[in-house]
Amino acid sequence: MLTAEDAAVERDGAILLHPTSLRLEAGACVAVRGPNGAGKTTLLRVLAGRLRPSSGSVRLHDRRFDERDREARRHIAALIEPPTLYPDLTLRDHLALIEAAWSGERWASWSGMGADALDAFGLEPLADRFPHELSSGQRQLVSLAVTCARPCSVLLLDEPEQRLDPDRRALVAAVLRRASGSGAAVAFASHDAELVERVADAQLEVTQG
Ligand SMILES: Nc1ncnc2c1ncn2[C@@H]1O[C@H](COP(=O)(O)OP(=O)(O)OP(=O)(O)O)[C@@H](O)[C@H]1O
Repeated sequence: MLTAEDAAVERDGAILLHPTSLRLEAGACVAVRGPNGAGKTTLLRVLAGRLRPSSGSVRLHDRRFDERDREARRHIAALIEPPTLYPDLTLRDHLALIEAAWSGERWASWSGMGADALDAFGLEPLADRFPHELSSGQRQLVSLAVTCARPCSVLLLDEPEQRLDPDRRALVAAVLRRASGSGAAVAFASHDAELVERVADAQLEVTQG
């Protein structure tokens, strides 16, 4: 479904990502591993179409794409940087906004969680709060919820475990299993060996060369 072939990124003579290949199929759950600075985030940006590789290629359904490509955006949900949240909308409002934006889409492998995302990430008791009324871990859960609420065929997450306690990490594991079990192709970068062990069916080691 989503493939990278020797995708590499170079900027001003520095190598951000060495040539990396990946074949991400529907229902797969791949953990992207590697030390700090290895290029995991860069790889996710390339896979999401947010960064053009300097060499090699990335294809979705055998077609080159970038983030301006509406068709690709319909398929790929990615949490790489924290999403924009609206200061005067509650968490429930944010979920309603996502649902309105993507409603009626029937093409995705995974229909997404819709408003259930709040419950799945343990946010239901906070549903009427504004974003500025949250702790940093709760904010991370909101970022995950708005990403997993929408339908998608490919789910890309950069260190979904960041700022989360063990119980919340278990919620993340459950959602990742649900997404891949429902047919989404999932790739996530992680430094959490336990999360990787729980959900990944394959690992890709990104190296600094
Ligand atoms: N905008 C940039 N300009 C130049 N170099 C960059 C830029 N962004 C990242 N880099 C470099 O690219 C390399 C890969 O960074 P990247 O964020 O992809 O690593 P990572 O594997 O996700 O690291 P971490 O585990 O610390 O999150 C690093 O050496 C980093 O310093």
